[in-house]
This record gives sequence, C-alpha cells and structure tokens, in this order.
Amino acid sequence: MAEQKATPLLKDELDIVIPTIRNLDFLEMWRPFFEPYHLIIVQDGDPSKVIKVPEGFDYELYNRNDINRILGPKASCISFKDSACRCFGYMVSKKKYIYTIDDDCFVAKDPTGKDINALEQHIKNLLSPSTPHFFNTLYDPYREGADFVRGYPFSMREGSSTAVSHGLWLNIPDYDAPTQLVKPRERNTRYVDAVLTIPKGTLFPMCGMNLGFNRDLIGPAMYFGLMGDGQPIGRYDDMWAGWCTKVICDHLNLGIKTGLPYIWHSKASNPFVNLKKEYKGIYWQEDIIPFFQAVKLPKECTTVQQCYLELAKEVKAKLSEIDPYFTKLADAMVTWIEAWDELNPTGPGASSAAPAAAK
Ligand SMILES: O=c1ccn([C@@H]2O[C@H](COP(=O)(O)OP(=O)(O)O[C@H]3O[C@@H](CO)[C@H](O)[C@H]3O)[C@@H](O)[C@H]2O)c(=O)[nH]1
Ligand SMILES: [Mn+2]
Repeated sequence: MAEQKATPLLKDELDIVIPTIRNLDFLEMWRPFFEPYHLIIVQDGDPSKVIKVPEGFDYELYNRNDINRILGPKASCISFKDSACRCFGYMVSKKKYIYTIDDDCFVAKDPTGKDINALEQHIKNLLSPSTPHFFNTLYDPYREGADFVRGYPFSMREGSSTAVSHGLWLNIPDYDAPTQLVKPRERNTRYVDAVLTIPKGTLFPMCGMNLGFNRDLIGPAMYFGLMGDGQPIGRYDDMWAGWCTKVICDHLNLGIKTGLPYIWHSKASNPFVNLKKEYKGIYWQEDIIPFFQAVKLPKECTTVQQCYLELAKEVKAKLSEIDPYFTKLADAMVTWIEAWDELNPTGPGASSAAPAAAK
C-alpha cells in the first residue's frame, strides 16, 4: 500500500506572510515546504504592477489599493515603500500562527548538506515551551537529544508558552549599514545548531526576515512601525516590533526563542541606501533602548492590546522629546490596535473583554 504522506504540521493553522516588490520565483525553491500552506502576499510599491505568483500556491494578495480599501483612514498606520507593510498580512490573517519571510531568502543547507525546512523548525520552536525565567546551559531542553541540566529547578521545567521563533541567516547577515560598509564581503558561514530562549528582562534586535510567531498569543504586538515613504527612518520596523513584543512577552510570561532555523539570505541591500534609512535610528536607539528597559506595564494589563495601548501612551509621553516622529508613531500604534480589533473582533488575537470590573 502506498505510504500515507504525513499531513504537514499546522497546515490549516498557519499563514506565510511575504512582503514583496519583486516577482516571487524564490517560492520555487521553497515549494516542497511551503506549497501545503496558505500564503498572504503583501505587495508594496506601485499597485498597478502585476506580481506573478508561481502556479500551485494557495494565496491571497493585497496591494496598496486593497489596504486602503480595507482599512480606510486607518491604512495610515501601514507603511508604504518599506517591508514594514508585511504587518498588514498579520492583521488580515485568520490563523493561529504566522511565518514571515523575505523574497530574497532561500532554502539553506545544514552541515550534512540537507535542505533545511525552516518552516518545520519554526513550528517545532513554537509548539514547545520556552525558558525565560531560568537559563538552561544546554540550550533548548525540549529539543531531541537535550534536557534540563543538573541544578535546573524541577518546579520551573514546565516552562512558558512560546510566542516568537526568531530564525537566523547564512550568507548575507542582517548587519546595519555602518557594519555592512566596513565589512562588505563578510558572509555568515557559521551554522550553530542551537535554539535559545531569550531571558526575561533582556531585549534583542528582532529581524523580520525569517520569523515565526503565535498570532493568538502576541499578534497585536507585531506592529512593524511606521517606516518608508514620508518617514524619517527605515529598517527599524522589525526592531520596533521586537522591542514592544519582548516587553509584553516578559509581562505576560511568554517566551521568545532565537537560533535555528537558518535560511540563505541572498541579497545584500545597498549599504548607502540603508545608511540613509538607518542613521537617525542608530543614535535614537541609544535612548529608545533605556526607555524599553525601564517600561513597567501595570498588572491590570492582561491582554496584548491593553499592554500595547499602555506602551503607546508611554512612547508618546517619553520618546516624543527625541523627535516628533514618536508622537506620530504612538498614534499609529493606537490606530493599529483599532484596525486589528476591527478586523479580528472575535478571531485569534482578539482583545479579550476588558478585565472584569472589580467585584
Ligand atoms: O520598499 C520595499 C523594499 C523591500 N520590500 C520587501 O521586503 C523584503 C526585504 O527587502 P530586501 O531584502 O531588499 O531588504 P533587506 O535590507 O535585506 O531587508 C532587511 O531589512 C529589514 C527591513 O527593514 C528586513 O526585515 C530585512 O530582511 C523583501 O521581501 C522585499 O521584496 C518591500 O516590501 N518594500
Ligand atoms: Mn534581503
């Protein structure tokens, strides 16, 4: 009897979100891993351009006209001419999990030469707990062939739910422009076979290139901040989302993992263009990071939306002195939540009812 093919993990519970200004030929390499899943393609730039999607993929495609039609005035919170537009895909999805990937990321090979199914590894990361409260020195204890080491409290071995799985990149690393300029030929050839939980209380630079998350647990915090057309900075969209997400994950006792899987990042974007986009962010972040490190969310904030709106208030109050951009960003954060709740009144990530009034 022909061997039954296993149903791909989370086949009907996960959407793949791709921001693009190019054609999507890269999907051919991913076909064995991605074809069973539904794609949400967010077409950036000129909406009259036709983006060809290879045959056989199940997808929905949104261009700027669609975003404006669906969100109306709230479309102002979705960036234009920047990969940050991808977060629109998170909002319109109806699934529990999201995987987002850039269209210049290809299938990498592990040290044995085997193609890496990045999606499968992200799913494993997301379906197993994290250990944000106590560091396991043998890395992810829930992986095959690993466990908690001696001295790890048994009362803490249940771990926390995993909200985010942050993958890495072989070949072109996600460096900032100054680093790219001084090391134009540096390539990442180091394959580290590890998955780590980022400890509670520690921020990290989240790259949106190869990222999975549980939309039900943390979706509303995954707003890729206002970048691109008409904005003073770029290439800080994923960083912004990562800092907001980590603060909220810490508050809600959720975990974030980084490490495997690797993808092969093929295209180095222009470092001079990147420097123009990044330069303000490079010195603003010296104030932004202490801000996020100091944030204390009230215990009454028990949903992601409530945490996020509290964060937006703090951003407006404490970062606007850096630049008026942060007032605009704080307002866009509120608009994002309003739009999210409008599109997801009861679906995954829906803001649960406000905390029950005190008895
Ligand atoms: O205006 C744009 C430009 C690009 N895109 C799509 O976004 C991704 C990333 O684009 P690209 O690979 O050209 O840029 P990188 O510098 O390598 O991207 C890194 O910077 C981060 C964004 O700030 C990103 O997460 C990193 O990967 C591609 O799919 C482009 O098609 C776009 O939608 N709009
Ligand atoms: Mn790229």
